[in-house]
Amino acid sequence: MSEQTPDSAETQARLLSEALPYMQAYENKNVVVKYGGHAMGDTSLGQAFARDIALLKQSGVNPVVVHGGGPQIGRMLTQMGIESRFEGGLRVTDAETVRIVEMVLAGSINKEIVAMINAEGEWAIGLCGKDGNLVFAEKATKTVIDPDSHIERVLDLGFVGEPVEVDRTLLDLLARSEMIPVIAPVAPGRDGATYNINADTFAGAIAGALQASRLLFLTDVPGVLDAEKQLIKELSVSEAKSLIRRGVISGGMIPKVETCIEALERGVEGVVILNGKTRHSVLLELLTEHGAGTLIVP
Ligand SMILES: Nc1ncnc2c1ncn2[C@@H]1O[C@H](COP(=O)(O)OP(=O)(O)O)[C@@H](O)[C@H]1O
Ligand SMILES: CC(=O)N[C@@H](CCC(=O)OP(=O)(O)O)C(=O)O
Repeated sequence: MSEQTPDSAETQARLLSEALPYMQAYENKNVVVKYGGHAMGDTSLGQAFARDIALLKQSGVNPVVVHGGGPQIGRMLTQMGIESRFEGGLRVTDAETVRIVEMVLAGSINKEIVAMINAEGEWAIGLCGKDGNLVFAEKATKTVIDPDSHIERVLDLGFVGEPVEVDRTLLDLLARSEMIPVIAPVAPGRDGATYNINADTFAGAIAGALQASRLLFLTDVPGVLDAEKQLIKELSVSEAKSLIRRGVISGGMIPKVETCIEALERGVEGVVILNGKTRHSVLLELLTEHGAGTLIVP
């Protein structure tokens, strides 16, 4: 399927008929979809994503969307004359930045996704960790090893948080009421502060709390690539750790794969990294024989 071509009625009908046997396997199961900022393309691609989520719901699956928006936050900060700075893949977030992060994630992007899903005839509800006491965070404690001196350094990332408590009550209520939660990775601390949380980490915590059947990470590459840049269809935890050690997995893919490993340890049944820029990648992954990206297995 081309990235640009809108769906014809035949395409939709074919997808549906091929998908039916797989839909039954996920009936009433929680499927968490992390929609990364790099996976968000043009309006047509966004609509195709929203259609997939709506179709899952209509098929009896409980989709939960956790979204990012790193590039969009970066653009807003640039417009406001604030420079983005990352340490270990995490945005250094001061008091002013966290207000902008919340505005872009929980305000702008969250409502765009909600509106697109609702335009497909569903009831999506936009949330962040603050709503319904869904998630509480603590200030993130990250350390890095200085490459020159090899001395461990504690990073102060400001208002960057790690999810420490997830209360699934509201999510269960929404699932029973046929509503689709769309969640921004911003959460309060017990200290009263607002924290900016990496969206992959946030999605892993939500999927763990829900004991999700599947956790899908939609990004801008086909999945985890090997040293020859070929897609790895299935990757074990020990192979993944070896690829990180060897530097084949690097940059933003490291926290993603580490979150996948943690999610499996927390009882999530299956974790997949796939290309959100391929139209209908969510349906292709869940509802076709061969899937679409890299399946991480224990
Ligand atoms: N082995 C690898 N396979 C695939 N992507 C990799 C690998 N190592 C590093 N990457 C990089 O990781 C990026 C995905 O991470 P990131 O940019 O954080 O995604 P997102 O914004 O979707 O969360 C890819 O675009 C790619 O540049
Ligand atoms: C602490 C931290 O880095 N938070 C991220 C939250 C958004 C995010 O993770 O979005 P993507 O999934 O699109 O990368 C940020 O400020 O960019």
